[in-house]
Amino acid sequence: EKSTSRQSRKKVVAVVGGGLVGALNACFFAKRGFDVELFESREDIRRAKIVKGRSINLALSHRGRQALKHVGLEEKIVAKGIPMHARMIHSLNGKQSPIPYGRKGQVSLTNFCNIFPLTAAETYPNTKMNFDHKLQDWNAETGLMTFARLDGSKEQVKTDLIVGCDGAFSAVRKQFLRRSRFDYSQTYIPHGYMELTMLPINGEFAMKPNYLHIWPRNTFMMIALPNLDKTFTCTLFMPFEDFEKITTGDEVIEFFQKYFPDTIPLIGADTLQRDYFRLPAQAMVSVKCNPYHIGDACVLMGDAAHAVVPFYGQGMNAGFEDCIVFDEIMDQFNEDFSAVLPEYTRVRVPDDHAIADLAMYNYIEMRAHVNSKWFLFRKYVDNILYFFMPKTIIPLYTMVTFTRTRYHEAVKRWHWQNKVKYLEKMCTTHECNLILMGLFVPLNS
Ligand SMILES: Cc1cc2nc3c(=O)[nH]c(=O)nc-3n(C[C@H](O)[C@H](O)[C@H](O)COP(=O)(O)OP(=O)(O)OC[C@H]3O[C@@H](n4cnc5c(N)ncnc54)[C@H](O)[C@@H]3O)c2cc1C
Ligand SMILES: Cc1cnn(-c2ccc(OCc3ccccc3)c(C(=O)O)c2)c1-c1ccc(Cl)c(F)c1
Repeated sequence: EKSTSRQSRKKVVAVVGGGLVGALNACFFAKRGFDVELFESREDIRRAKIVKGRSINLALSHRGRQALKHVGLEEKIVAKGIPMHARMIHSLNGKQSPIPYGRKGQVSLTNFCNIFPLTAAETYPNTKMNFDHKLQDWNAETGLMTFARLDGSKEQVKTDLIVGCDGAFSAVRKQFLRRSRFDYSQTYIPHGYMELTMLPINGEFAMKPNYLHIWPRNTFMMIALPNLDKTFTCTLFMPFEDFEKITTGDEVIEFFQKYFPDTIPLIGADTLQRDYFRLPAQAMVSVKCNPYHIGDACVLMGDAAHAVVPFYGQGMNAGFEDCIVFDEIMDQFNEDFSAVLPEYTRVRVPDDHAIADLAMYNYIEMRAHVNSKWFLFRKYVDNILYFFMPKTIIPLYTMVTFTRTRYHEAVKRWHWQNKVKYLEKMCTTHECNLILMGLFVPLNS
């Protein structure tokens, strides 16, 4: 007879937050045969009239691709993305210098252009998408969630597991903050970011498309990623106090003339002045917390668990990797949430804290030291050492971006390599530098 006991009926998983990580998680749980209820506060952005938020512009790399591959999305998404095989470093004098990410065609970042995971989640018969459902509160003892609707009504839902994927300002995480022994820290950095669009010129990309374009100017940095519609999305990173100093169109042009002169003809002075004042600069916050779970009832993933500053291009990749790590632990512990959740915290917290630290380290290093010359020098040295000692000196950026080396292991190895590479710092003699550059083999070696 039909058993209604909790053990045998299909378990219901609530995924709160229909962003990138929530949508991908819905696929992971649905693929396992759970009934998935996805709750998203916004309306369905795929049906929204305005295009805003429809196409995003993020660098997808190995970790994220492996997660997408697990639910059969990798090929579709990579086909719709644009591969970036190298950085293109823009110097103040307008010179562009490419530095490959690895051997030709071997590794690349992909510009992730579409919100596929939502559509993919919908294709599973055992998923239900609930848009216009904003989580207001939930009870950690009973698991009962209260959602607010735009028409002011409320809806209460109870499921077997709550997966909090509701981003950096997570409502799910609010309940964690009220509990004992929950560690939480958030740090806003003094920089803000602003997105500017670089339109095609005569129907063609304004710059070479298969590159991550970077203008490193110490405190000021800009990047540009290509889009399928032949535009580039430029992201300007600058301290809020510098954004605030620029209040007129002329001051915008004056600023770009001084720091990013080659972009004025590419973006266009009018577009630049209009786009600059369209939206205010946005803040960037770094959030770390521990544990990621409560009992067998709730687990946090993605930015809800670990928002990172975007100076490593890893936020989404780390969130996507959360999904695979959780899934692997579900296999190890036979989907027993009371064992899976604590193990997920034990395994994943060190890694997500490590990438949060690495991203913050990159930010501090880039704003302090990195102009075009320094960027080029550092990456040449990395690539040459890697070429001559591929098993010994793997650039940190390569480990983080192009492998699934656990983030905290990458940091440990990087510290070890720095001991080996301390020559780079101590080196003063010409000969010593040549050894480093692999151009000179000491006679007594
Ligand atoms: C400038 C910038 C550049 C970046 N570049 C990169 C990059 O190149 N590569 C990369 O990997 N990452 C990058 N990131 C990071 C990446 O954008 C995030 O890590 C990623 O979007 C996090 O996804 P998420 O699904 O966890 O959270 P979000 O994308 O924030 O999604 C959260 C979802 O939950 C919904 N929600 C929120 N509150 C509630 C509620 N109470 N109830 C119901 N739903 C709710 C929201 O509407 C949203 O849809 C960048 C970030 C920034 C800011
Ligand atoms: C979106 C995305 C994807 N990856 N990266 C990234 C980040 C840092 C990098 O090196 C740091 C470094 C260079 C030189 C010396 C020390 C450190 C490299 C690299 O090695 O190419 C690539 C970004 C990104 C995001 C924001 C800014 Cl501001 C930016 F410039 C790039």
